[in-house]
Amino acid sequence: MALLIDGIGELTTNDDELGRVADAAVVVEGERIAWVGPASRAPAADERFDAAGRAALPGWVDSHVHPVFAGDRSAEFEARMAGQAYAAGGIATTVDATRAASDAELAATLDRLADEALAGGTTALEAKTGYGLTIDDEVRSARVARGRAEAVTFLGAHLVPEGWDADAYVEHVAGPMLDAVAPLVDAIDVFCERGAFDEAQSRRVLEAGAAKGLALRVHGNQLGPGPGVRLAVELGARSVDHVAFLDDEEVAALAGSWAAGIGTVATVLPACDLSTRMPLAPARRLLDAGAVVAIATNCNPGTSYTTSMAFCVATAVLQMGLTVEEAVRAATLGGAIALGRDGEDADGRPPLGRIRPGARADLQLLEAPSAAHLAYRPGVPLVGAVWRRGERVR
Ligand SMILES: N=CN[C@@H](CCC(=O)O)C(=O)O
Ligand SMILES: [Zn+2]
Repeated sequence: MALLIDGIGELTTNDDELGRVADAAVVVEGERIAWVGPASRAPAADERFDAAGRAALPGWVDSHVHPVFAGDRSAEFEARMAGQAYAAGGIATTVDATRAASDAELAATLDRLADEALAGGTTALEAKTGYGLTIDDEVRSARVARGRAEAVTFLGAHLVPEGWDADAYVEHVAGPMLDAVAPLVDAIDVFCERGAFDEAQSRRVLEAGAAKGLALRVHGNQLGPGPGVRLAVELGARSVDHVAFLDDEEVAALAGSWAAGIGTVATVLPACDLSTRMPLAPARRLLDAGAVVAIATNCNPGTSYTTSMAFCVATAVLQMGLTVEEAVRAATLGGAIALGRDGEDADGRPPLGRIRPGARADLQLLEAPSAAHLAYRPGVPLVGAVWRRGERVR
């Protein structure tokens, strides 16, 4: 069964050869894109959807999400907006609530957030553990995440839980906790920051994860300068996320990491920067230097309680100095690269983040003639239709 979507006024493909196509059409067969080009040359199909001049682009790939949690931290947010600084310790509030919640409650929250994200055009979502911080609670967080997320990341090293010595906890995370969680996850992450884990502790956790064959991610340089970016590049992490405080050498190291092929994506989290009243990450500087940038929501109850990639894209354009095309690319293909899903993977899963033959048929149609409206009309819900794996889901 082939579906022809034609009458697309402006199609963003993220494909270097196809580029942006005006008056475009896309043919979808099963879960993949079968054909892309000018509508006038589109092949026949079994079904037809008329986009009526609207803009289409790949579904958002949200590569940094903490959706497995319980509880609410709106009081902490309100206090912050009244002048209190954000501190890593707030994570403990969510850890208590998460441990007390049932698996069904955690799954219901994840479903609610993933549905909300999908309605906003997000067709692939990463999910981190990290609010359990015991072997049992991290294992069940990973199980819940697997039910819904595209990729699952183990974040046992999110915070040293109460009652633990920091180094002893690091050994626990890198040892028995990792042994239990590794079969359920794709990647390992660490919060490398003052108040969380230092360089040596972060290195220990990441090297243990790498030895299990997991991809590496780092929360780095969020609240101030620190070793996170350097460590991520040195260890060949897929991404280092937050990157708000960067010196020129760190920017150059991120850009240089791509010289040998696969490098470390700099993932910026604009909604988090705003929600914590921190400086916006220097996405413009990163792109100018030649780094690969992703934009993600960092949806979590502490620092960034939004699933809206459109909000993040609008902020990246209006306040971080990206062009619309750069921001859209970072929020789609950038996320796919950060997840290691920009090409066909070892399990034969189709690539994400591009609209071209062979890619997974994840598309969003805007109630607007061009993607520029994402920033031109900030805050307006523009998503008119969404296809995921070739299926209309909105
Ligand atoms: N920075 C560390 N972890 C989360 C915050 C989690 C929380 O405050 O609950 C983040 O990415 O911002
Ligand atoms: Zn995070």
